[in-house]
Amino acid sequence: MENKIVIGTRGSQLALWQANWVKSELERLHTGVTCELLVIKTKGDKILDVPLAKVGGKGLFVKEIEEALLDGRIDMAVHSMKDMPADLPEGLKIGAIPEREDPRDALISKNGLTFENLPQGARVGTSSLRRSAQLLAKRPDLQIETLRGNIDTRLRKVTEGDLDAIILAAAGLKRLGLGEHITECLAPELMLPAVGQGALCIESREKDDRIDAALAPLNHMPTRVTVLAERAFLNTLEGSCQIPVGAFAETDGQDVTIRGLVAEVDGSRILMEQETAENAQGHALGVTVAERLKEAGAADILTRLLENQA
Ligand SMILES: NCc1[nH]cc(CCC(=O)O)c1CC(=O)O
Repeated sequence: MENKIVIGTRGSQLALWQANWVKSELERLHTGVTCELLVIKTKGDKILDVPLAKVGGKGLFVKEIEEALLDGRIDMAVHSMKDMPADLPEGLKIGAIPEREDPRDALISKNGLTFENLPQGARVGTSSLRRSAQLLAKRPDLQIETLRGNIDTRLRKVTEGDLDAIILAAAGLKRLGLGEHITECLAPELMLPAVGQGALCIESREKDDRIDAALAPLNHMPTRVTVLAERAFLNTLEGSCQIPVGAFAETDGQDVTIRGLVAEVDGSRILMEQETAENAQGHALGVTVAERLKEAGAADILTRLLENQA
């Protein structure tokens, strides 16, 4: 009875897979612990027909779950790190960051065509400003189409629908056993991933020794270092608006290297900076690269985007 842990999650296929993975890890690591999932509907699950950029972007998938955590209905929440806003509410923290799945974006195309071989004017589905800006920077001829809904719906747009290709995070497909649909994983040089892509965020209450102890063995230090550097980068750049921004950090165990990107929505300009520092300086590194990008012109791009969204 004392050893029951209630895990809050969204109800999507991927969210349930992730929460069930955390449940089985916790039960495997701690004898006597049993976990129960509580499915919580978020605003992002209710608005499925509008591009996320138009409905307020970040935080859409987490707010209702954080409320449940704050009022004690759940003991922890499992999120995709990518969906986490820069700031957490008072009283909550990132309790654990498990090992990252493949951070790359994946191209799923008709007839197995790679990015290089997509025909002139091909129709590519994505609702992400980050993805479309980077696609258009390399291939201004592509026609970008909005794409929302769950993974199956999205895949059908290629297998049965009229899109030539779509872009999805490789991690989600691999976790759900749908990796065979991937035509090509895009290298970070071509498509810099979203901050935190492929990683999970297990959110918990600030002061909760029981949950801290349960979560401790789930932490993966290299993932924590790199993801926190990426989030420091995001935190330094972001107002509340949706912007074409990406960051990807890697560590060799000693040093961490981060690449950060801000782009013009139409892909006409891609600003990119890269820097390395000791792992312990990961947070400062993320901040530095973001500031350098701002000086290099990202500040202008951000200001203009904010004005257009107001
Ligand atoms: N934006 C939604 C979202 N949030 C997390 C993932 C799955 C991959 C991950 O864990 O980063 C996805 C789907 C996608 O981008 O294809």
